[in-house]
Amino acid sequence: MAQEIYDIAIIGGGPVGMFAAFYAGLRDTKVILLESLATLGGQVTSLYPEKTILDVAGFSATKGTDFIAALSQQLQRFPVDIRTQTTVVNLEKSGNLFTVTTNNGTFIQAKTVIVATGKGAFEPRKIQVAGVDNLVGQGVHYFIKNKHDFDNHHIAIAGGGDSAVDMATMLSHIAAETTLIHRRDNFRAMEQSVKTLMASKVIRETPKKILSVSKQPDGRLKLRLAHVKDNQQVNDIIVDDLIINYGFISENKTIQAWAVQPKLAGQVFAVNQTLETNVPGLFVIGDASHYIGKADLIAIGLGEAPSAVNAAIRCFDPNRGGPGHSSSMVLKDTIVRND
Ligand SMILES: Cc1cc2nc3c(=O)[nH]c(=O)nc-3n(C[C@H](O)[C@H](O)[C@H](O)COP(=O)(O)OP(=O)(O)OC[C@H]3O[C@@H](n4cnc5c(N)ncnc54)[C@H](O)[C@@H]3O)c2cc1C
Repeated sequence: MAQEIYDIAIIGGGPVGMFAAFYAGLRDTKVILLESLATLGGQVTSLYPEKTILDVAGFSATKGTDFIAALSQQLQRFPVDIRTQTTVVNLEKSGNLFTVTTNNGTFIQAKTVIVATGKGAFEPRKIQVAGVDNLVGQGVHYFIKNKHDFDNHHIAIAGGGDSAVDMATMLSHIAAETTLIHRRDNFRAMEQSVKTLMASKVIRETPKKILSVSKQPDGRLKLRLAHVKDNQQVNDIIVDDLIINYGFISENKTIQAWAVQPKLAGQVFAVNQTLETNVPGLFVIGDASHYIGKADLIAIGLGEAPSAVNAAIRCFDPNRGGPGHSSSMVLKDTIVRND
């Protein structure tokens, strides 16, 4: 039996890849979505499911998990072939056809490919304080899966970026006491988030660093803090939990091993106005792409998705025309495959 050929293969099932797959379905293409992890949602699902997202159009405020649930529901509408736990280990091009090789040993053929792999595999930036990693899971955390694990706890959050600031404000409503430890007086977060923090009951320990973390006989944690410029000025705080929020580091080793290597811009792929790389038919959207003025935001990636899908369609079906508006497109029954 001849192998089926997809119109579009989308690699990466973060929010941007998910929306691209939906839109490709809306445009009645034969589309497959490939995701390494067991669940869709990318950074939102893996790194900040409990965070309140404020900057996606149409949602005045939405929790990470709720936003991904809404995208999943939207994605169910059209027959998209979804494969989770499927890492793309190689991408080759021969003539006008791409071959995608997965870690499961399958080969998928597609006329066009949209890469939405974000910044690749990611992990939290570790705190450089001796012994702390031995306490992970025993009061020290790099992730929050459920904010109610911290109900009525005394917690400290280390960090000063958007995520640390938002997390401190969010947890201050349910924790007994919340302390934010940052090595500068200024926070690197959205202006409104900083204003909210300043008006909240979060205790700020700045400009301070953590010298040591030790377990107390009662199981709580003693944090020794020092003024950044003067290690002599120290004070101790006792907390139930320490949440480290120093950002994330990512690596793209899998993608760097692909046979097809589009032009890079730093660690991500350079694209033109239609999100196409220097390899015809290969598009990159979301955090994985770069052009002048690019910002790594969900809203930006969601906007790029239809542009890339429409440009991809022009590659394999130049006479089709469009796009129309969704209200003028014919909606079909839903078929979803998830294996
Ligand atoms: C803590 C934090 C808070 C943030 N808060 C906000 C916010 O409030 N608002 C906002 O707009 N943005 C926020 N961002 C940024 C936002 O999360 C990203 O811009 C967004 O996730 C990018 O989506 P994406 O789909 O391009 O990539 P990702 O979300 O990174 O998804 C990429 C997906 O591709 C998969 N993948 C990678 N390589 C392969 C492969 N070889 N084969 C198959 N699958 C692969 C990954 O497993 C992943 O699921 C935040 C980021 C962080 C870290």
